[in-house]
Amino acid sequence: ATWGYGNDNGPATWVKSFPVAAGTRQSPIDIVPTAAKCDTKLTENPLTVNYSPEPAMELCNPGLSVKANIKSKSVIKGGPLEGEYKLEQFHLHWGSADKQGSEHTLNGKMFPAELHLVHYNATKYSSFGEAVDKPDGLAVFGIFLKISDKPHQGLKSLTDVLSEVQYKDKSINIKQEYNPVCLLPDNINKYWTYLGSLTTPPLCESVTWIVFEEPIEVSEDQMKAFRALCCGECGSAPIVDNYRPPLPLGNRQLRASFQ
Ligand SMILES: NS(=O)(=O)c1ccco1
Ligand SMILES: [Zn+2]
Repeated sequence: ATWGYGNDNGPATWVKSFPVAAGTRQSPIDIVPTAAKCDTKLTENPLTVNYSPEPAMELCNPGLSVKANIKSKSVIKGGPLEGEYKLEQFHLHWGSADKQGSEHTLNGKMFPAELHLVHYNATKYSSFGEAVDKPDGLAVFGIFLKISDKPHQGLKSLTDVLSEVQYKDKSINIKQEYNPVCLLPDNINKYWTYLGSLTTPPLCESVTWIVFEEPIEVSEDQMKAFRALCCGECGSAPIVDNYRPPLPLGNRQLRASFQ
């Protein structure tokens, strides 16, 4: 039985096949800004993003989300990171309604969706596959999505073609050069960071999470486009509520790059 987000294979069942689900550095978490420690070391060493245009970005439907695979040299460094981390892929988690969908929550509040840009430590490891289960292997940007009356232009190149990857294992190439930097919020200097995990199986405790305070704004129509994606072939259930609820912070320190 493969894992998913239903009653019989959802987050509460994952521990059976992936015991690390009960670990001490699991993700997501509820972000409580007043409990975060402002760390000047984060501001003294600003987070730096050097993303490049992707000539023909591959967009696919793996069945439980929508994912873009990156081939170009797009790297980040600084902030909480030691060394250079290379962008591997990005994907999203979203709800069946605007009241839910994000994985991280902010003072208990869920956003309609959350975008994850997944990077691996290219200074220490030679591939994502090698880095995925190392404690300093991955760095993931978490970006909240909120609803506005205007569509997000950067996401529009993707939401306009989601119908072409409606079914599982479909993939297309986004022709025109796409630079993922268009997906980042304006202010990337305000974020929270903590040591966590992948939020889907295998749930490896290998992620330095960087969750930005500033959401990006998407339209209701763009949310509807995500909700029209299917888990399988024609007639299968829509991909919705593909989020893991928050896990305890435990003894971890949540740090903030800002006051
Ligand atoms: N959702 S996430 O970014 O933690 C992830 C990446 C790969 C598997 O799970
Ligand atoms: Zn994710």
